[in-house]
Formats: sequence, structure tokens, C-alpha cells
Amino acid sequence: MYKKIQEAAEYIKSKSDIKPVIGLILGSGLGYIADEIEDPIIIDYKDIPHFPQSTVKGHAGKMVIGMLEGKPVITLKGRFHAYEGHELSKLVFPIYVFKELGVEGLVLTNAAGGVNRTYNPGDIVANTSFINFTFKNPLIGPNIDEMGPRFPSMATPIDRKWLDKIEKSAEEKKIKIQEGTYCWMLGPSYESPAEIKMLEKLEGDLVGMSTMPEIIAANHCGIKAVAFSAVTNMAAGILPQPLNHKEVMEVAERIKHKFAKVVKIAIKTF
Ligand SMILES: O=P(O)(O)O[C@@H]1C[C@H](O)[C@@H](CO)O1
Ligand code: HPA
Repeated sequence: MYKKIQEAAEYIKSKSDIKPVIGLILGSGLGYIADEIEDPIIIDYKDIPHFPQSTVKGHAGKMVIGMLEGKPVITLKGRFHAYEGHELSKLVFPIYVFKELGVEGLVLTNAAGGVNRTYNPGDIVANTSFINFTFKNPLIGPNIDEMGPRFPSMATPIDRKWLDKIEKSAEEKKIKIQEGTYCWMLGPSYESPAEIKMLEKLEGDLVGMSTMPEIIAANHCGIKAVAFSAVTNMAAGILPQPLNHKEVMEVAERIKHKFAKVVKIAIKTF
């Protein structure tokens, strides 16, 4: 696997002189943040050796490299989810490619359902802890020793000092960031109301179908990470209406200016 990571990284290096320090992964409907990158180099996933392909609406399948907030960044407009049928190790392939390219900080974003009843659609919530309700792990298989140890710690999944700086700066700009525990579910069906009741009892605050595998890989290979949810809907059963991906995309679109500000603060404060 390490050879494949190196080959992907070599291809990306051949396309851009920029050495990215921060990686961004943009969740459902959140890809617009990459449009603000200056002098962007855009690479199709299909051209990168061994890279998986995006199959979900709102995930463009393009890598964008350039400068944002004065820092060199590499961005994925579109991530990989287990429900698309990707092998679990493929979900985190880009994180290892980032590491190989020299990335030190990772900003993850996702669209999520609000389990915590104090949230509202449109809120931004920093993911401060994670519960794995898939009982699967992207590190299953031979360990990539060049990337990290067989048994990495998940004691501090996100970088608390970095998040403190982001929250302080957001507060000064009157942007509210809440905190919560993100529950990783497999999807692609949204949860049943009974599952959401279970998550509530277990003190989950957000529910989604991504992000945690990327957090695990970042912890494995020693990249500092922060993660933010756009609460696009209240989780199943909290409100009477059924959920749909169109609504998820619409709410992500509605809060795009606020969400983009948070991502830019994250880049600036790293
Ligand atoms: O990639 P993210 O986690 O932002 O996407 C969420 C989870 C599903 O892919 C989709 C469901 O609407 O949005
Ligand atoms: N559940 C799972 N994933 C999601 C949701 C949800 O309610 N909203 C956006 N992504």
C-alpha cells in the first residue's frame, strides 16, 4: 500500500509546485469552499494513480491545490464513504497521500443530522469526540508501518489547542461554534427513529456517514485534525418529516458563507 501512496503523491507533485501544509476535506454540499483557493491547480481523482472515485451528488471528485488565507492547501471536493462500496482502506487513502505530501493539519467538514435537540439546522458544531457505530475500522489489514503504529491511540482524536484558537477567533467574529460527539453510521439509508433514540441515550450529538475513518487515519499517521459539522437536518424521528439528501445539500448551501468563514479561520489559526 505504501508504494501506491507514494505513486499518488508523486503524480500530484508533478502537477503543482506548491507544498501543501493543510489538507481540507469538504463534505456533502460543502465543496464551494475550494472555489476560494487562489491560483488553483485542479486534478481529477480519475487521473491520480490508485485514487478512489467519488460517486455521491455534492462530491465533485476533484482535488484543488493552491493558497487560501496565505497558506498552501490541498483540498478534496468530495470524499469517500463506506456505503459507496469502497474498501475501508480506500476511504483513508487520501489522508496518507496528504501525509506523504507533507501535510501537517487536516480540516474535515461534514453534513450531519442533529441528534442533540438543542441544535438547529444551519448550526455549526465542532466534532470533539467520536463514536464508531459501524464497528468497522479503516486500519483493518496489514499495517502501513511507514505511516504509523499498528495500534494507534485515539485518546485525543482532534487537536484541542487548535480548536481553542479557532473558537476564540470565531467568537470575535460573532460566529457561533458549538461542540458535540459525532456518531459514525454506515448508511446509505438514514437512521431509523429508534436508532436515533439509542444515539441520544449514548450521548451522541450528531449523526453522519463519514469523517471518523479520516480522523482515525490522521491519528494513525500523526496529522493534527479538527472537524466541523454543518447540521443540515434534525436526525430521524426528531421532526415528523422524512429526511432526504436534497434537503441536506440545500441547508449546506444556505450556510455556506458562515461555514466557509470557519474553515478559513481554521486555516489561518493553524
Ligand atoms: O460526506 P458527508 O459526511 O458530508 O455526507 C453526508 C453523509 C452522506 O454522505 C450524505 C447524506 O445526506 O451526507
Ligand atoms: N444521518 C446521517 N447522515 C447524514 C444526516 C443524517 O441525518 N444528515 C446529513 N448526513
